[in-house]
Amino acid sequence: MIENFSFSLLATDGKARRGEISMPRGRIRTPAFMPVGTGGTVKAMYMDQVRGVGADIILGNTYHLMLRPGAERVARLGGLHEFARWPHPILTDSGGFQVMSLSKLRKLTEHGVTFRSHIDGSPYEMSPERSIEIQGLLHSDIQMQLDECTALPADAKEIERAMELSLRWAERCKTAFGDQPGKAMFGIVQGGDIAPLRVRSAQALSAMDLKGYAIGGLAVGEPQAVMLDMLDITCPELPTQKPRYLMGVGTPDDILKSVARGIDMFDCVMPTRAGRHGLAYTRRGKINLRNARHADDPRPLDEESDCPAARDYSRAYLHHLVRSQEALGAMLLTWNNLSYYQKLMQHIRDAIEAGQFDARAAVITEGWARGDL
Ligand SMILES: Nc1nc(=O)c2cc3nc(NCCN4CCCCC4)[nH]c3cc2[nH]1
Repeated sequence: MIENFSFSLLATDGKARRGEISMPRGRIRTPAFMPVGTGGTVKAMYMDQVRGVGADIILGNTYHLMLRPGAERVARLGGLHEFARWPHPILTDSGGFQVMSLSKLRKLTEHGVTFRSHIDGSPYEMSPERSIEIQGLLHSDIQMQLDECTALPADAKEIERAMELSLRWAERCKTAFGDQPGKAMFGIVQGGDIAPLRVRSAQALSAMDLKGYAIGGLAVGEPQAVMLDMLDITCPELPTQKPRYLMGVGTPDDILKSVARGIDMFDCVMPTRAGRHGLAYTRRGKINLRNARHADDPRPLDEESDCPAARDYSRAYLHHLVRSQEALGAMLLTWNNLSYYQKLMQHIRDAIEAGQFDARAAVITEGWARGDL
């Protein structure tokens, strides 16, 4: 029985890291991709399938779950793992990002943020303390600090104000979280696209000796090059022996390039959302199954895959399901996409262990360039 939260670095290849997080509910192989389970479900998937494609951990959202079905209700029903029948680790986002991107009439002060639900307009308040309380009620294993993510582009003063507020909120979240050996609370580095602010945020959070560090305020519309530059600036300021989580990222190409800069954990709605919109991720790049060119194509998405959704169904059938808006279309494409993302992560982990990350990353990228054969 694993009592505490621990992170071990098993191998490195340049700045790329192969590690493992051990927690009471299980181990997380890094670099890791976390399927997004916003409302306590990974949309269009059974949790057994999510496990079956190789996910070690999923992401839940404080904002969505506090609005519906309510954090106290989930706690009364045994916590999110019991509620959603996912017994493995869960990381929850703290709600700040979702409040600012989804809710209405929000007002942000030093104390926290007040807002109205995007579902029914009812009023809520979220402070650093309440966010940690909600994540505790959900029985979350890895809890994120409440922060303020600045949308880019923004002026330097605004980015600095939000970064400094987030540091004060990190202290309050650390105090509220207290000492929970089998769980972790991660700080979130802010600072927009301004290098000195990123350094200041990372150094101040490192001094708080937290169990892990997220890099936030990115994947908010900035070019990939800007995001990658911020990783080059931020990662060296974070402790080597702690996990680094890049929030909301990303495409397969984003993930390869971010692993190469020292990132250990990822989450993104891309594979699940794309699946519901008829898009399939494959070793040969993305395929839009809505396109009429697939109407008579008897080939599966990838005959070499061990995922039934990729191996056993013709593109013609998938095209038919997508065009007919059949639920099975979203189910099969989501299954395929999550399987592809987890296989990508396994290739990445193997490549780092073999000391061949750069060479194998290049082969993967060439595969996408080769296009859909
Ligand atoms: N607490 C918190 N802080 C952040 O700075 C943050 C920054 C983030 N940046 C993203 N980007 C999501 C990009 N996503 C790409 C696929 C389509 C939908 C949007 N998600 C984020 C979540 C975040 N959560």
